[in-house]
Amino acid sequence: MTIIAEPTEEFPYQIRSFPAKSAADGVEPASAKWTEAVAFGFHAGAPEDLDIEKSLTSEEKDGRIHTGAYAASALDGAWDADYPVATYASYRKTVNVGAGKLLPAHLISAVTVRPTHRRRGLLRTIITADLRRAKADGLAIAALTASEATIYGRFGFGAATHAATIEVDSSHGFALKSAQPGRGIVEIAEPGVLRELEPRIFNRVHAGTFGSIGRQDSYRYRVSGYWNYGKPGRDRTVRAALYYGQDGKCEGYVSYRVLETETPATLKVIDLLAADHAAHLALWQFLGSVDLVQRIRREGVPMADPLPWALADKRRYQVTEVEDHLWLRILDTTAALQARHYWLDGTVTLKVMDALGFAGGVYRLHTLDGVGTVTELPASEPADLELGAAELAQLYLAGVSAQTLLAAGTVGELRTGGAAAVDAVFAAPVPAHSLTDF
Ligand SMILES: CC(=O)SCCNC(=O)CCNC(=O)[C@H](O)C(C)(C)COP(=O)(O)OP(=O)(O)OC[C@H]1O[C@@H](n2cnc3c(N)ncnc32)[C@H](O)[C@@H]1OP(=O)(O)O
Repeated sequence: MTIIAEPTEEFPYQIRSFPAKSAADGVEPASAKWTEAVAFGFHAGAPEDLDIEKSLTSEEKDGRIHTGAYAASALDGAWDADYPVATYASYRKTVNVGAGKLLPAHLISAVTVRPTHRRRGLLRTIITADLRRAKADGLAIAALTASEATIYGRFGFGAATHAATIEVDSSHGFALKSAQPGRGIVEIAEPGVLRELEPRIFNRVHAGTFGSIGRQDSYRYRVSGYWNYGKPGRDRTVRAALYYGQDGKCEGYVSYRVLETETPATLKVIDLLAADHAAHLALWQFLGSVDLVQRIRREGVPMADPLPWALADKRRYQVTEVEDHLWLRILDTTAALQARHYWLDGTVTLKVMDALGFAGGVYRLHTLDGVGTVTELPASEPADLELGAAELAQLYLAGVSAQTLLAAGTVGELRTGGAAAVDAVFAAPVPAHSLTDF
């Protein structure tokens, strides 16, 4: 256990961190209470012991560190002082920064503060200490997915990728433009096979998807319906279909459930992973042939989804929502910029301001043949663009252009044409996309 902060008169909490650990002889009480506090914070039902055990087993595999803030005492009859009033988790995965380059990232999750202890600086204290630790460990970037878009900008996080929710009208089935003979076949499987397949196929997709961030161990249970937070038993409504390539190897899958209670009857995609374009189209061709459903809904769809262009009737495809997805925080500007792949050659100088002191400075980035070289310059050196840490994170994976941020008034040109020069270096052929909720 690590003590992060001791209580003071103004801030009467002890903050401590401990590794997520499943206990052989039942659930360890501190972890059980921590998990209950998280469920409370996200309005989930009170978890059963089996649920807590399963989450801890998965979280231990991810090497998660759990942090809690604890009040010195509790009122008689209220939750006792071993229940944290704030929770926070972090662990490490990689983010795909282009051309298959995987950069280690510090992932943050399970951030809650009890309503009775809110707005007293608990989140600020915990997150700033954690980011400092991540930076000291040599991590160049931190990441999270946010419940609200108003929380994390002040800590230098910016929305780096976006994703869509789509609905496809599947009444009487739908067809793709090309039948794609010889593309491989799709067949139904017992969803439990995804517990092994998900990590294997995800690793391939992760390596090939700009903006993808590593998935936590629990995914393979969630997508197969074998366990989900708050649902420790098997969800028998989950169905699965596998795509087999021409060599007979499984190269993609879709897991889904049919919501017959919705009007019209809707097939909801839980997860769809395809190692290549053929697998993606074949799985959609399969979904288009499922009878007794009139609509297919999928969340977390890439902004440059090829599906509408593949459909025989493009108007069957509707984007019903677009939301920010992956939020990034640059901890080490030189390391993060040098790790990223660049599709264009050029030179640009950024003046970064960072209230937390991690990413600030003047950086000249020179890109050649995909590789970025960064030189940190004295603060007096001229730059093309002046921007904050959050805006640097928004630009990092080309999730938005510098010219758009200039128009939004959130970055400043230090020379005319500076924003266009930044875009000419950062632009990517397809929008970055993350396939992971955490
Ligand atoms: C990665 C994830 O896990 S995302 C999930 C985030 N968690 C949730 O949404 C669960 C419900 N919400 C909560 O538990 C809490 O309200 C939290 C965790 C969002 C904030 O906790 P608090 O301890 O109240 O935050 P803290 O007091 O440290 O506030 C820090 C700053 O953020 C601001 N802030 C905090 N929450 C919000 C919010 N929801 N919207 C806008 N601003 C916010 C505060 O006003 C404060 O601003 P300041 O420093 O400029 O004065």
